[in-house]
Amino acid sequence: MSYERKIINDPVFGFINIPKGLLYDIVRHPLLQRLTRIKQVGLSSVVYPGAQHTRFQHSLGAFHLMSEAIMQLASKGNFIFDSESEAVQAAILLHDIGHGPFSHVLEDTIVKGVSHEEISLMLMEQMNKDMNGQLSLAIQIFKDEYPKRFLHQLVSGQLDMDRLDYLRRDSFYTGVTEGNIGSARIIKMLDVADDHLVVESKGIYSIENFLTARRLMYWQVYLHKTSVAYERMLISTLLRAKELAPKGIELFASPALHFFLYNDIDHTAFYQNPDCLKYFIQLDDNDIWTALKVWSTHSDKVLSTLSLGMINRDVFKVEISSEPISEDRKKELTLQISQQLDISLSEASYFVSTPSIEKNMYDPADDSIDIIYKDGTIKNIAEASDMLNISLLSKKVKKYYICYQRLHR
Ligand SMILES: Nc1nc2c(ncn2[C@H]2C[C@H](O)[C@@H](COP(=O)(O)OP(=O)(O)OP(=O)(O)O)O2)c(=O)[nH]1
Repeated sequence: MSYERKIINDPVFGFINIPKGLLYDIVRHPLLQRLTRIKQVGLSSVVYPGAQHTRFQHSLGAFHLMSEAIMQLASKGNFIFDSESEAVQAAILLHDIGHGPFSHVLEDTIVKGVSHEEISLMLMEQMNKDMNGQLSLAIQIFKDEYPKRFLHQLVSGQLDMDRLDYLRRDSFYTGVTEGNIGSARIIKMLDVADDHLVVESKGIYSIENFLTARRLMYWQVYLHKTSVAYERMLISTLLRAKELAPKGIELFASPALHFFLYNDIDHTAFYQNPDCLKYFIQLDDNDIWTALKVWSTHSDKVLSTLSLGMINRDVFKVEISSEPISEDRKKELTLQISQQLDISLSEASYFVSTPSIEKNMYDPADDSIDIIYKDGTIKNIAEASDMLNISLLSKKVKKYYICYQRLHR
């Protein structure tokens, strides 16, 4: 690997070194630069105005942690070839290139049923062709097809460099300090046994802290009720635009957004029609915000009211319940909104949304976090931890939301 490097100053980790050559070529690549125009936590800035950081910053941070992790593992006698080290660093730099603007929102509206992981992989394969196969090993690791499985776990697992970076970074930019984690200590405690990642037993408390911090960040930041309501408004807006488009109603849109509004793209179409990927990589947060600004004066009342609400942060009101929201409550609200806005019941339904969100913070059945003791015994964190009630963290928590247009008395 080259010793010449670029140094980038990052507010979370300080100076990040990027070796010139393949890794720096990836950082400069238009597909990575596109991530400078996509916010990491979508619409969370509606609650935490500082959360303006991008997927690009996150990718660099995760890359930095990956470099530290590789150094630590090598210093403990785990043999890692330079080619493997470069490939796993390339894989983490590229892991998020498939994100669209407001990723989860888009997955529910204009690019239905295609996950960002699938798109990341499609794009990596496309880049690999352009780069004469230099990414083949990175792709093998990303797909979990490489025998040293710990390399894949560092990119995508319960304790991957993705999570270690985003928890620290999102906590820094939101100001939610309880979400911070000791990433440096966790990395120092990492080791490998039978090609799998393990954590030295001294690191148990840092892992407990990591799991509780993640739980806190999910409920207090990512799934904060106001940010869920704002997301639902955006979903309703895009769905309304998609309903108007095939009726021939003119909608302002960038060429990329226009393609997704005027064509119904499902999973099969995404894989079969090369235009989908071509237009997808032209999309970023700006396409959506610009459309919303213009739509806020559209003659369609539903589209303009929702768009104006998005632009002016006039967020849906929201209530949370541990029980499903009754159909009667939904009908009653829809009726009131239809009367107040003087629109039909079907139009008013865009102003009422009842999502439910289910999340568990640790799934031992998935890819466990394994603790290794001095005598070589390995235990899953769920068994190893004496303090933390992991069974509670593994339990799925489900919350029901009702989000609706505020009614003026
Ligand atoms: N505002 C908002 N942000 C979210 C939501 N879900 C995830 N995020 C943010 C929090 C993190 O910065 C990042 C983590 O999710 P990603 O989709 O990037 O990755 P992934 O699904 O691999 O994360 P995971 O492995 O489940 O922890 O995205 C959401 O529903 N709303």
